[in-house]
Amino acid sequence: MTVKTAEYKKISDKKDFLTVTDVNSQQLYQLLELAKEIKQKHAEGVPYAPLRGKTLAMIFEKSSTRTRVSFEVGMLQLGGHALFLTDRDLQIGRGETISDTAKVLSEYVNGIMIRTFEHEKVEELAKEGSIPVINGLTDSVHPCQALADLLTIQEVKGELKGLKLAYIGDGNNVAHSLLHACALAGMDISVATPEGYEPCDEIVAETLQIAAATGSKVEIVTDPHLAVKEADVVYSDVWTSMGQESENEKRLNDFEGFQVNSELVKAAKPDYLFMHCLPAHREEEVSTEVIDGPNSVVFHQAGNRLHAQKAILVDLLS
Ligand SMILES: NCCC[C@H](N)C(=O)O
Ligand SMILES: NC(=O)OP(=O)(O)O
Repeated sequence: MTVKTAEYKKISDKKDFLTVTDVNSQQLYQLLELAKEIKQKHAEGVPYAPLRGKTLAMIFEKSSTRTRVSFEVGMLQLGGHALFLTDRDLQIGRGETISDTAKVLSEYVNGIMIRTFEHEKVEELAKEGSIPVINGLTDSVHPCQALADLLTIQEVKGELKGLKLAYIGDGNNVAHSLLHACALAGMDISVATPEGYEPCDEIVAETLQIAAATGSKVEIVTDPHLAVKEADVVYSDVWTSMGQESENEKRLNDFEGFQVNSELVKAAKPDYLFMHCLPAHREEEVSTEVIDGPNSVVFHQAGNRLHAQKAILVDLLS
């Protein structure tokens, strides 16, 4: 399944990458191969600049360290250029419509990466503009993260199919994209959340449909010990996502017992990987001992945002 960058053939048949399900299983594995190939080229210092002269507009309506820096550096390494824009800089912040913004940006740049609140906004931007739109996180999903996560698991474990990922915490954007990604990759996924914080029904239904074809087992439970049992990967994310800050105190109470710590991971396989999309709150969703311990791959995972996204950029913009 090697994708030779020299004789590049587009992988995705969509204009945009708004959710992991914008690609099918085969395309997902091809994107991972492409990411590895581009990563290897970069490590060896082989010049590779398929996006020379291309510009990516990056719109951020929420904070970011990894997404902002990895997309900007990724564009630069691929020979292109990125513009960092916030709603304070753009007229969107003063009421210009998404539709008009999409049409105007389509006149200037070759692609848009956006991080915002409502997923519908990203869909509208993609529908109204003529250029590719990449989702850098919405309240609903975080597809670039999940692609980088699969790349990391594949690099460390050598395979994806048949492995079990346990996600412990909030049934949020990261959980949603992991559900999609694991099902497409043929991995088993068990999500443990407190009652009332389950992943959304629509995403679970989509996941089950994909899983029926790929053979993944999908489990949504309220017992973290059950989810972690025999897991190859234990994953956590913050309990309070961006935009939910007013719920922080209630969430701290509601998520008691959902911390990934040395006691919980005893049920996982001895060579389990600990993953977290970061930023992390040590001693809340994860103990310091686990996130800074020998099974943690969180910085390798963060690094792979760059390589996974370069594959998406090459596929959609070149
Ligand atoms: N950096 C990724 C943050 C993910 C988190 N669920 C949030 O939406 O804030
Ligand atoms: N994981 C992630 O998306 O990080 P940032 O919020 O820093 O971009």
